[in-house]
Amino acid sequence: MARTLFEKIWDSHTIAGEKGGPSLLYIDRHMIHEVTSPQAFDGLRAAGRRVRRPDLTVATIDHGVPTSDRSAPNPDKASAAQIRALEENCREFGVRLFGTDSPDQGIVHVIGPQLGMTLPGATIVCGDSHTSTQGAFGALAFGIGTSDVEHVLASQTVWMEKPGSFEIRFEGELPESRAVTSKDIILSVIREIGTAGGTGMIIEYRGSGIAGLSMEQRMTICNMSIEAGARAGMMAPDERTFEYLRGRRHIPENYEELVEEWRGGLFTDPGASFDRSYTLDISAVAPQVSWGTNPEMTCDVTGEVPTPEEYSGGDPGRLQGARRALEYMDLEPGTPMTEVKVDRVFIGSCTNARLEDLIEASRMVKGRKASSGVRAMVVPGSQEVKRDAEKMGLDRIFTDAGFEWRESGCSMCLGMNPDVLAGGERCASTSNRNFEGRQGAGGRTHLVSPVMAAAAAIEGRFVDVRELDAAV
Ligand SMILES: CC(C)[C@H](C(=O)O)[C@@H](O)C(=O)O
Ligand code: SF4
Repeated sequence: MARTLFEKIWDSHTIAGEKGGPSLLYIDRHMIHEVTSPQAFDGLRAAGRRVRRPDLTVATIDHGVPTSDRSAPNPDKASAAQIRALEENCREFGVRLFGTDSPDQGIVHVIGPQLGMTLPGATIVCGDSHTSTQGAFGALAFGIGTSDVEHVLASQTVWMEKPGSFEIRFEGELPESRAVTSKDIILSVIREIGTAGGTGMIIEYRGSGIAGLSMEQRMTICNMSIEAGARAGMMAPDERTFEYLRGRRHIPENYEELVEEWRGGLFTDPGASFDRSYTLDISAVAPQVSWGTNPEMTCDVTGEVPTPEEYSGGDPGRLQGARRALEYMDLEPGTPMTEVKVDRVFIGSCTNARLEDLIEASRMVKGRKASSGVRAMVVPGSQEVKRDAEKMGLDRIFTDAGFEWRESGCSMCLGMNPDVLAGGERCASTSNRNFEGRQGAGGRTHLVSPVMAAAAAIEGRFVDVRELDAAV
């Protein structure tokens, strides 16, 4: 019978379970970080268990790590305690840790692919929702809760209800100018299907539009599948995927044999069916800016802040949500997005802090200056991204323009470390969530692509980068 990519991986990893009930899945790779692992290790310790497969488990420190001077004590006591616990747990249980001072430290979803630990056809879990990022490689990669982290540590398996399947087709190509990015594609998708559009499903992105997207762009899309409510997002691997991983440090020795296998079967069979389908012409997508407090509350940069009535489509819950969002964001309906001024700019996070993202942002910044009154920071997704960017001189481009160039980590994607917005500050951010208080209590987040964030830093307000792009 014709099967989807997801079903093939699901079937090949199912160890037990009855039809209609949850399945016990074998896990090929378990990634852990400091926030969701301490209790899991405590549970293991209390039960007198060991980590079953330390060789398939890898840890890093990302959420709570300061991105400035790391030799100084971490000013955030709770984060400092979590980091210490992870260090001790990794020592005690024999788990490899890319710690604060490691040359391989970085955001967990950035380092997996970079080190070649993310493989097509694999099951990959982490106690973190954005594990879906790694679905860009044709892996079934999803976030799990802390009790499941303990279960995976102890058994290398996890129980899971079989999710539904959702195909999102991209047709056409992005404009050659590079002013529109995969961030704009995924924000457009979420704007259309809603933050609950993918609830309980695995999204497979397909269609002719995928081939032209770089691995970095694909990761941005899979990363934000979670913001559409999905359990995971994935894409069938192609030659670009295999080339990206070739030569990376942790790929298996028989990599080329595996590539042959993947080429032969790791895709959705013709005629396989999905529970839901949605198609987007990506050539028609404009640069996006979120105006509200969830990623669905987004419009074209050429658009205006909507009225709550327009946004609600007659739904009372949405009406109330939009009213509250506009109040929190301090925005008046009818305001052109290009008149919205920003105080801060954050280029970072597992959505958009890989090398290509920083290259794209630097093209906009080169030879220009950040607007006075805007504090802009660039936070590479990993130490490797940072080193590679520095080799290319990107750090100088940013610092010459008045941007801060920092150490890698989650940083201002969420307020769990010293990088936070002050109450009332407005930020153009390349991250994935714009919830109330996400970047600091009272902070106002607008989600954008790296090139849009860079342009906002320079102009002090949102701009249609398609107009500036000719000058780049
Ligand atoms: C801290 C962690 C559990 C959380 C997640 O699961 O996504 C975080 O990474 C986030 O982005 O909000
Ligand atoms: S960068 Fe943001 S979204 Fe990604 S793992 Fe860290 S906190 Fe979560």
